[in-house]
Amino acid sequence: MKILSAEQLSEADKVTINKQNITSEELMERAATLVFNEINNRLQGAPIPIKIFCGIGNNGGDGLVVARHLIQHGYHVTVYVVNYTDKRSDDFLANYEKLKNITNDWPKLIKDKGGFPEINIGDFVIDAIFGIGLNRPIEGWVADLVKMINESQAFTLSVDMPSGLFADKTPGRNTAIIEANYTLSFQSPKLVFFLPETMDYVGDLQVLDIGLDREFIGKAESGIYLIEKQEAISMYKPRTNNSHKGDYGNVLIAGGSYGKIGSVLLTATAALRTGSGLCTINIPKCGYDIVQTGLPEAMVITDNENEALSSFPGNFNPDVVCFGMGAGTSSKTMEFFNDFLNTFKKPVLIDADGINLLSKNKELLRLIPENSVLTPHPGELKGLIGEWKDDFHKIKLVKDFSKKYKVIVLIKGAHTFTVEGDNLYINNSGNPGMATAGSGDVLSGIITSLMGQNYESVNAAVLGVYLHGLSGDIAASEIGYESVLAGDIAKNTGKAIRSLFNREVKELRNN
Ligand SMILES: NC(=O)C1=CN([C@@H]2O[C@H](COP(=O)(O)OP(=O)(O)OC[C@H]3O[C@@H](n4cnc5c(N)ncnc54)[C@H](OP(=O)(O)O)[C@@H]3O)[C@@H](O)[C@H]2O)[C@@H](O)CC1
Ligand SMILES: [K+]
Repeated sequence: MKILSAEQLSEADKVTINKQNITSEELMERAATLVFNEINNRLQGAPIPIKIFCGIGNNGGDGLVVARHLIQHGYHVTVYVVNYTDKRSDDFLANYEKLKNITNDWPKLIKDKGGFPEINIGDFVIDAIFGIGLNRPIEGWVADLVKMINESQAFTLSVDMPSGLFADKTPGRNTAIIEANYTLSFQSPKLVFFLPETMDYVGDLQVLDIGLDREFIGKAESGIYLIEKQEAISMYKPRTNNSHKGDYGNVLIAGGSYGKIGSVLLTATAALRTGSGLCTINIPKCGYDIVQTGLPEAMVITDNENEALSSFPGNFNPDVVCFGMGAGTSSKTMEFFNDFLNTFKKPVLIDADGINLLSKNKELLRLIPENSVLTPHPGELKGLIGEWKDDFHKIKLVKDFSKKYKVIVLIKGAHTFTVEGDNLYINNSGNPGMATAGSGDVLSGIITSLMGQNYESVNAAVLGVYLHGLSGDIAASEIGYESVLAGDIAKNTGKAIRSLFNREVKELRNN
């Protein structure tokens, strides 16, 4: 799904009104009625106190429409107009009149702290104070009201966006922002919903298709995409019956050092579980027995050194090489890396200590083959691009880096971003159980495997991150967040792929 900016959404609003020959009030009615439907489906007529806080712009107008429908359906509703100015929007005013016509219980105007109502933990709060029109931080008594709503701990549902969040930039420190439990957002999720600094304000997210003009959305240049099941399916390449292991890639996984051989095993397991035809592991001698015992399906090339890699096996020509996990950053391994980058010219995947070695010797960056994938965790990323001021600055630095070296870079997090030049792919699978040792090693194996199976590097990264998250979701649903081991994520990649097509084991047997 494409993620649009606030500016694009406002433009889409205008185009839609024009092309569908409707009024903006009708579009508001359509959008807010969908919000009402969602609430009604969940509350099923429950007689709980509903307190709706409406701003005076169109977000507030949405709140008034929702209020009207809830009242007409017999809910216990109190409407508050957060009257921070008298510059009310036309559609707000139209809906204000409509609301007055159906109830004697007119909206209560809040003009200062004296007008704050009591909010109890059992109330259901609807936040329709600000949406995409917010253009400066919330201040004064409105900020106090936002804090009071947050402190009440009442279940809070935000319309379009939690009030106080900007769609396309970082809020300042300590600004007032609604901490929503649930956000019903119109047409397109907003970029800030997925960033580490702002995602917690959103709660559970649902995007409502309010029927904005498809052609406009299709053509809008956003460069930001949310990756979900549909996108994963469109990237997946099915196997053909008439194929053999040579068709699915020969991958080389190089890494490991004394005490960290397990990392390579995890990566190689993930690569094979994601479908690699052949997998060779390049490790220092000390890992030989461990790897051959742990993963008999893989072949092994040992280094001359016992405890760390020191020279790249140049007489071997795999389809793709993945380097770095558990490798350490000794001078011997730096020699290996140098040797490797001077020898191997197809796209590679560089992870963990491979990234650390790049940070130690930035001259090597120029040697990385075009379309390679770099998978740093946040600490490793800092080594590559330096400190960032906020999430948007981080994205800019990574885009610049990606363009300069023509590589694909991951920004790992609860929503991992894959950055290719100016394009951002935001992953929407995965769960907190995946914050566990070795999880990144598994991800590298999955992506490397897809690269070896002839996926374009960017697709390998985007689909790989998605499948990694989905495998983690399957593992967590079976054994719980706390118990997920990296190996469980690797083990479930097959189920993850199968689940894209909703296939159960039985169905597969019949195919
Ligand atoms: N896109 C679509 O297709 C559809 C969009 N719809 C809805 O419209 C919403 C956007 O509505 P909107 O543009 O009226 O903006 P909104 O967020 O209500 O507030 C703007 C007002 O706040 C003011 N203001 C700003 N910052 C402030 C501050 N810190 N402190 C105080 N004031 C501040 C600003 O005035 P200013 O003072 O800057 O002149 C302005 O008066 C959108 O989120 C969605 O809910 C749907 O109805 C239908 C389809
Ligand atoms: K809102």
